Amino acid sequence: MSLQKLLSSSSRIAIRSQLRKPSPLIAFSRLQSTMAPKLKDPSLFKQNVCYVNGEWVPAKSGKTFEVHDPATEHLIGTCPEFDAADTASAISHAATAFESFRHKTGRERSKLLRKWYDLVVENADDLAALITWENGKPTADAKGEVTYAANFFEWFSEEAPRIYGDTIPSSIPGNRVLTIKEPVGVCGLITPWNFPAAMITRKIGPALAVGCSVVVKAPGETPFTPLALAELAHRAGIPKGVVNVITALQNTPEVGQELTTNPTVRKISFTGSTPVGKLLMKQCSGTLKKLSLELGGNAPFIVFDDADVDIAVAGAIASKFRSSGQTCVCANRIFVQRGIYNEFAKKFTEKVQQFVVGNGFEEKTTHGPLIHHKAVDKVEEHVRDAESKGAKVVLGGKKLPEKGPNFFEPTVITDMTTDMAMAKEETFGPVAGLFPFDTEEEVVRIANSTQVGLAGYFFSRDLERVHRVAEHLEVGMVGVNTGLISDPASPFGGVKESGFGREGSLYGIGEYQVTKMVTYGGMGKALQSS
Ligand SMILES: NC(=O)c1ccc[n+]([C@@H]2O[C@H](COP(=O)([O-])OP(=O)(O)OC[C@H]3O[C@@H](n4cnc5c(N)ncnc54)[C@H](O)[C@@H]3O)[C@@H](O)[C@H]2O)c1
Ligand SMILES: O=CCCC(=O)O
Repeated sequence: MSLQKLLSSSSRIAIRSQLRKPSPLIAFSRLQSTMAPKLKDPSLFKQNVCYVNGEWVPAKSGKTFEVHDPATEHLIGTCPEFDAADTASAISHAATAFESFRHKTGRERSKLLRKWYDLVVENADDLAALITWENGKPTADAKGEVTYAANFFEWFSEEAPRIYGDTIPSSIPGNRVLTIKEPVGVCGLITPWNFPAAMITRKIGPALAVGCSVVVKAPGETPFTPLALAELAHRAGIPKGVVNVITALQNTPEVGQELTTNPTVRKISFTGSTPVGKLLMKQCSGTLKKLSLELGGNAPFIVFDDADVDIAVAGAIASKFRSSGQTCVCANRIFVQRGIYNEFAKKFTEKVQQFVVGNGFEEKTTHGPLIHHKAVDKVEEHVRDAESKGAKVVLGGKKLPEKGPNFFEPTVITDMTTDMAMAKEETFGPVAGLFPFDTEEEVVRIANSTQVGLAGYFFSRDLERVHRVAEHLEVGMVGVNTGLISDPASPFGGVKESGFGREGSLYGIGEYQVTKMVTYGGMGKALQSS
């Protein structure tokens, strides 16, 4: 069957996602303009095809799934519903490509990544438009994400030529020991929808820098940005089969099963929720793959009496409401010491009142919709739970159906207590709960009383306290007097059930390497006199 025919038949059997199934409010939203962005380069918008072995291919079954704009629930387009066999084929092409790509020099790989970086920067407006369209975040945030995403390519293009082994003094006379850092092999990369570009480039950058090939399973909610990145990889001249981007929605578990059990895949790097991370780890055990897991958090954000309250308020706003609260490092529990609690709550609420909620394409919008109605329902449940246990909703607290089906008011709640759902799990939405506390010992104990440990933040001007608290927080990343910690130069990752492995920075490189030790015997003899 010709590709053309396959594509048209595939659209007929499109599978609608349960999660993104339009809510009853769709009737309302259809009255709105579609707000489909006009791309400068429309060929970046790839429908019904995935990128495998340097070619654009549909699912062999011809099945597709629909992707909807979270702001309006209008249809954006359709994508291939890859299955296990399609995935196995992508893995096999990645394995073939690996055999030659691994032998390129670091400098050659660096130039390829740099070229890809340049193309991402050149096409930043279109990539940002795709992000806003399928994820909902405002244009300014989407542009910020594109810069962040591109910077991982830049950072790792600079690391690629500087991959060194060690020379090690042996304990055995006459032996000489060295190590070679080798690429681990074919990598399966699985990422979520909240950063459709950056979560992927943060993994592909180091993988390619060291000489691995990859099969990326793009998130079903936001596949078009990853597919546009694949088109730019093609234009950058990344050799065929080195980068493969595949899509699935209903078939996600079977694609995940194939990636985690196929013996050719030597590494899985996953960003997403803790329950899915645990499942993938179990599935990987059969073939003992190298693993990086970047999982959920429940970030404490602590403001001590000795902090600069205005700086702490600005930090809390930036941390809590980034991407409408849908960031793994978002402040989830805001603890404020009793002496400044009222002042902080007042100033914080005043700032939140200034937010403009709306479609991400509208210029004035500061905060967009949530990703889907399940996310909105969870946020509402957390607010109602807090209210029912005695907390006070001082701002917001309700869905915003007049804006669209997936909007929720930016919300501030005071008098939070640790028995509330928001204290125990990620809300992943625009709701800030303020917990009062009395002592440093008490707040650090409560902050640590969770099974996850991704990011933690605190504000204080006492140098001794700064060191003490940073050392006692059980998290992988600490922000002191700042609410924004993400940077390609910094190691990103968690402890406890937030996972393991580090992304970005020099440490990100090691996640995609294996260390080979070589011992030379019979060395170290005296110089020959003849
Ligand atoms: N630590 C980090 O760096 C980080 C970054 C972003 C998001 N997150 C976390 O991600 C979560 C939000 O994303 P989500 O709700 O989409 O998470 P999720 O775990 O449901 O999904 C993440 C990705 O995994 C895929 N997936 C789901 N089930 C799978 C399976 N059985 N096999 C293979 N792939 C599967 C999804 O399609 C998606 O692409 C939050 O918990 C957030 O904290 C963590
Ligand atoms: O959502 C988690 C990742 C966001 C970030 O890298 O700052």
